[in-house]
Amino acid sequence: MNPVLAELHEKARAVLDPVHYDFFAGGAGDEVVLAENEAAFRRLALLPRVLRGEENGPEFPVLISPTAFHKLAHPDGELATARAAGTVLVSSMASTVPIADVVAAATGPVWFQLYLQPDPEVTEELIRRAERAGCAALVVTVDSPVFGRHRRDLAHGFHDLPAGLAAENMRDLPGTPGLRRIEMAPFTWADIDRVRDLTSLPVWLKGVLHPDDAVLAVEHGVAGIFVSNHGGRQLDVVPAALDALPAVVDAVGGRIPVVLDGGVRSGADIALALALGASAAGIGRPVLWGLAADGEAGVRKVLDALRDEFEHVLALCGGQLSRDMVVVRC
Ligand SMILES: Cc1cc2nc3c(=O)[nH]c(=O)nc-3n(C[C@H](O)[C@H](O)[C@H](O)COP(=O)(O)O)c2cc1C
Ligand SMILES: O=C(O)C(=O)c1ccccc1
Repeated sequence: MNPVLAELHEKARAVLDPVHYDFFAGGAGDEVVLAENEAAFRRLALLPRVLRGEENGPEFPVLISPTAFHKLAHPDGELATARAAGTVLVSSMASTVPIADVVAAATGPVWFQLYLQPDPEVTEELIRRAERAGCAALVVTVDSPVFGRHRRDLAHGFHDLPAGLAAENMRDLPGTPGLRRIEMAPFTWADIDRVRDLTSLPVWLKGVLHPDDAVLAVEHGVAGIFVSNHGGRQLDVVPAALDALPAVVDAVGGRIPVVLDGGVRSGADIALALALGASAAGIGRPVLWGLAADGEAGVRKVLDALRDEFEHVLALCGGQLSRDMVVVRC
């Protein structure tokens, strides 16, 4: 793990209310997948190429994955995250700052993460809010037909945002859904087609693990996919996100970009994801630790540390990353 990220994690643990720390840190079930996401990177090694001079590698291939409720981490909430981002920020539908204010504060493109809602009018209005705010893409999260069971939250009785905080994007919607929790429901590919018809924004899917679903995503005109197991917060019997990546990359065959999220904690982790075919890596919890530890400056520290370390690893690898460079440790 990058030492800056490790230090910010320790500081976040020390300053956060333990109930909120557990909401951020926890996973589903026995937290097998939560641990596996990080362990999967340790099982792989990179064979660097030599004597390639100074090659131009990819731009900093990192984006901020959507996480809910940033005001539980810091009073500035998503405003601080947005100011520090400097790269794509995928802003959670469950943000504690309205999407228009997130975009206004952002130092890079903002994409809007969406959970399709049982009432199609609510879904449509959320898409309009994202469009009006100036979001550059929609990211529909498809791994959550129902909530994951987070034992830490159940043990604490943590179900809703505390009084005084709200999921601000949910204000004044048709049928007035609650402001302190988000509805989840099962949907189909026809619903994805409807979203595509409703908006000219690129529509990404987040939470694809099966290669056949990746092919369906391409066939349904999806702009890109996140290979993700929701940071181990949904089904606790799936592979590590990194282990699911190669088959999805093969199925997609370069037709759309594939982002990997889950367990990325260092520049070497980013390099491994790219070598296995990801176009970028998404970062979830480390951003929350930076935010809790030190607000905007803490989020900036996380991204700067990852950028610096990735560039160093890339230089040591000969400037390029490909699958032939990945081997399994003995
Ligand atoms: C506290 C927390 C809240 C999250 N909220 C959302 C969310 O609102 N929407 C979503 O699509 N994913 C959400 N996720 C999943 C992340 O987008 C991402 O898939 C995961 O955190 C990546 O793993 P990492 O934390 O190991 O980097 C959340 C994850 C955490 C830890
Ligand atoms: O906790 C989560 O993983 C998550 O996705 C979420 C979504 C909406 C509200 C709170 C959390």
